[in-house]
Amino acid sequence: MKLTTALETWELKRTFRTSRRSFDHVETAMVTLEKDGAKGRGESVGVNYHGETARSVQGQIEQLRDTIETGLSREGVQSLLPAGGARNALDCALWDLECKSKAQTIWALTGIEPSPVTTAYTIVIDEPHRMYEAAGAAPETLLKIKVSAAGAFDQITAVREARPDARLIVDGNQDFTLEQLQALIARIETLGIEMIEQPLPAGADAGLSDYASPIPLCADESFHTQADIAEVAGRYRYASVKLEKTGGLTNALALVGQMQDAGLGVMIGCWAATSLSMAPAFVAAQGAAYADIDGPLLLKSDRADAMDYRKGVVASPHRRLWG
Ligand SMILES: CC(C)C[C@H](N)C(=O)N[C@@H](CCOc1cc(O)cc2c1C(=O)N[C@@H]2C)C(=O)O
Ligand SMILES: [Mg+2]
Repeated sequence: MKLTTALETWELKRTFRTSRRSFDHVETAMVTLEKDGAKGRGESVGVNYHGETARSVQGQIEQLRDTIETGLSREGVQSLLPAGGARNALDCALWDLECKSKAQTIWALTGIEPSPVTTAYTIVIDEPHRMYEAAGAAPETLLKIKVSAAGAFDQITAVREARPDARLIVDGNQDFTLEQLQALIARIETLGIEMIEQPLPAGADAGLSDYASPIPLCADESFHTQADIAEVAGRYRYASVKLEKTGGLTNALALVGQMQDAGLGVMIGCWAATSLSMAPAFVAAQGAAYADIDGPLLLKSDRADAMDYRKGVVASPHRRLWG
């Protein structure tokens, strides 16, 4: 098996701000695996809040070059690497390689029936009047509002005023205390917010187990793998599965099944990345309560054979892209 890795830089359409930082571009790590004339590709950006970057993902994979080139299976990669960005890139490349080698689609290999997916579209943190403009200009019907604890009410109100028709979810990216969250919810209860993602910091969200939030809550930074299901199910109604966190599609599919058994609703999320990252996420998103796979919509340009997004509805990926 031949391994190739590449770091790529993608400019964002506009500055992306969370409650903590801002970015004008993102880096991705691409992995290509070739065997007997067939090629499979996978992409990762890494779990940023665990210190992973596209560069560290590439470095982790390069360190395993000999082992990988000697021959790596999807079963093998689960024990070779821990859950994280490097395993995700390899696992997705191995799925793609298997599809290409067997001349079968990802749907045939997984036994999943593909349907178009409605994704959330992210309105990034900005002055409320700019968030009003961005929401008003967005053709999507499900909007995810990034908020800061200090500005959340004005940010949410601006988006709701611009889009009385839209379904709205909110992402706090760990910026709130429980008291701030309760005060916000009391003010926005009539604004038709469907869900609030990760209001409190991971590691400081135990208080949620005694709080019956009138707006459903979704874990993101508090939720990674199977080990988190029991604790998170006692604190949140939903949890965000990202393939970077699960270490690939193989474990994401297993995790989704286990979450459903535990009564934990599924959101499939993403980082800002190209369609090559979204294609396997699209597979995991089949049947999920929420999909948040708008990564490429934030980029100035995407890969060849990009995923097709129309008014927030994503079509099944082309086989030339992945799967
Ligand atoms: C920008 C994403 C495509 C929007 C997506 N809908 C989303 O909200 N994703 C995540 C992660 C947010 O993205 C972050 C956060 C951060 O602190 C740093 C970065 C990113 C990112 O995508 N690139 C940089 C590294 C979510 O919170 O749900
Ligand atoms: Mg989030």
